[in-house]
Amino acid sequence: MAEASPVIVERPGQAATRSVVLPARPEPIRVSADDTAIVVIDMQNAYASEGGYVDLAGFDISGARGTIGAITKVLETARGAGMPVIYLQNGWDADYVEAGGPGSPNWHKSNALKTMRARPELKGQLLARGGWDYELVDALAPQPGDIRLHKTRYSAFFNSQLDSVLRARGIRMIVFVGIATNVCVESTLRDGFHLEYFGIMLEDATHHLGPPAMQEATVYNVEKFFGWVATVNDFCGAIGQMPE
Ligand SMILES: C/C(=C/NC(N)=O)C(=O)O
Repeated sequence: MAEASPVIVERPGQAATRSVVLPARPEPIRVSADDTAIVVIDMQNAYASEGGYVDLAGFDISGARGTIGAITKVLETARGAGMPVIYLQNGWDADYVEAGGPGSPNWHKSNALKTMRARPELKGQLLARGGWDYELVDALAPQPGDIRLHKTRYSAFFNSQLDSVLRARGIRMIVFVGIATNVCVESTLRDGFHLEYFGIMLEDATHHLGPPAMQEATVYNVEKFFGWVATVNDFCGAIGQMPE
């Protein structure tokens, strides 16, 4: 089969000066360091550490360690190319006002809120701003110049500053890493698509919640309907060649 030609984003009145072609599926895509950001979804103790919320809620987090290592590589490469790094942190105020009460579907569906209702000794500990569970994992501590944003629902675009932070910097393309592939990563990438952002998911720098089929389903959805899928090695190989 003939090799697919790369997707090139139209930039009215602007040339993509510093750019490289990223091998991706379903086809390669040209990535410019001038209008691409890395969005790190919810790499908090809640999602990636033993004793954090998803571990306590009974999900398998054994893959999270590998995800942390993969993201470390991605961020080093991205910072070296001058791409903005934006961290999202999921959760609510210490009184859980932002979580919504029984009138909110979030109150009924959030496994963090459900776990705390089932185990009252955990009340106030899960995903509460100011607590250990909410904090980013130590290995991914933000560097000077990185941006941290708070979010209260699965999609990082909902009721957050993400869209304005990206638009203010002229960002058109987003590279997604983080946890969970099938919940907050996919929700955000889908919302980004509807807001006209080009979304690329680095499949081996994400980790799913639930059975392995969940990871496969999101990879399929992204590749087929909402964006592009690449690997950490391909990202680091291509972006590492970014012209100065
Ligand atoms: C289930 C869940 C997923 N969060 C995420 N970061 O993907 C949650 O926050 O309860």
